[in-house]
Amino acid sequence: MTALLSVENVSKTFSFRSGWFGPLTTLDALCDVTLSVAPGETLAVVGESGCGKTTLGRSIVRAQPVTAGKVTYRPPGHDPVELTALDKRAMKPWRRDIRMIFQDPMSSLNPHMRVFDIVAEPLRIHRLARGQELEERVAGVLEKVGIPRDAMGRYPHAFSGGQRQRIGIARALVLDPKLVIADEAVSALDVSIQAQVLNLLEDLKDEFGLTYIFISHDLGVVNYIADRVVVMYLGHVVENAPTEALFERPRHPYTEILLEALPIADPARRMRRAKTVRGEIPYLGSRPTGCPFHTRCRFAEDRCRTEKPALRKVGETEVACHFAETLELKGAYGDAPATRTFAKA
Ligand SMILES: Nc1ncnc2c1ncn2[C@@H]1O[C@H](COP(=O)(O)OP(=O)(O)OP(=O)(O)O)[C@@H](O)[C@H]1O
Repeated sequence: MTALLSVENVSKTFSFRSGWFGPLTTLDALCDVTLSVAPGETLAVVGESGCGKTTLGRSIVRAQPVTAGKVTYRPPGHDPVELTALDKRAMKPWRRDIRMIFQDPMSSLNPHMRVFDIVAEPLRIHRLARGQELEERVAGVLEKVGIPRDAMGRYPHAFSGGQRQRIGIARALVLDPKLVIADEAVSALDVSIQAQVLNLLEDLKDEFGLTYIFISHDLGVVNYIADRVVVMYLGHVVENAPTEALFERPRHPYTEILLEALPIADPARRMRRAKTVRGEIPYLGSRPTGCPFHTRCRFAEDRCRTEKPALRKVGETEVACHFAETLELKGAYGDAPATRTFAKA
């Protein structure tokens, strides 16, 4: 199927000085990232803190320019648009189609604005509605996310964390987008509230015909919501697989480590698992040569220290590891189910 959005060989380097006269430091947050999302798909992007997930999301919505590569959006019934080639003005209409939801609704919602104005703002910016029509559209989308019409006059502090996230979702959906990028959208919420918001996102996906890119460090959440998972490490995509394949038969040693970090009850198994995890994430400014993961990999050989593996197809999976065909890695369901489940409300 033709992708709704593709990211091809995207790199992003940040340059900054520590202090006025400090040396110029560069940091490669994204290195040659390639992925795509099909219409109606939920693609999860996972990896530890600092691996470049948010930078990827911000690069897609052009909140910042990329250093290299391109992002192409294929709107239904329209020629493909290379977003990375557009200036701010040319990008504006496509910002309606591609919306972001953020982790912390308290800092992403203006505390001095009423909920009505928060949700109405994108419609006003794009001059899409006013007067009675504006009011109806805002009330309608708020009702869809479970916020009653009579609460529209209140300020964000009057709502709970879960309700504030619902308001953030309403603000994203009010423009009738095609693609929603949810950046750690449920990470700040209690587990029971997470389940409610995840179920809401699932329902809204069907109702609005949405496609999601779901950025998360929580594989339990990802297993619940995603059709496919991209695993990132130090700004690189190391694995891209259908969710079930990833959890049952990981192909990259780093994915195995992530799966091992899923909560398990038995302390003896927990100790056994901990032994297979080596080392800390290197600082991005001192990126290892060869395979980015070799400093922590229990299978690393000389080749891995010098030669960077390309992303290639092994079974249903795309994986960047020289030895992907031969590794026998443990899935999350090895000797006991290790994933969380979220009951339907
Ligand atoms: N504006 C910036 N200037 C300099 N460095 C930045 C900037 N934005 C991000 N970085 C760095 O780029 C790297 C990737 O950051 P990013 O926020 O994309 O990671 P992440 O995977 O989303 O992590 P987290 O889950 O903690 O948000 C980090 O080392 C971060 O410090």
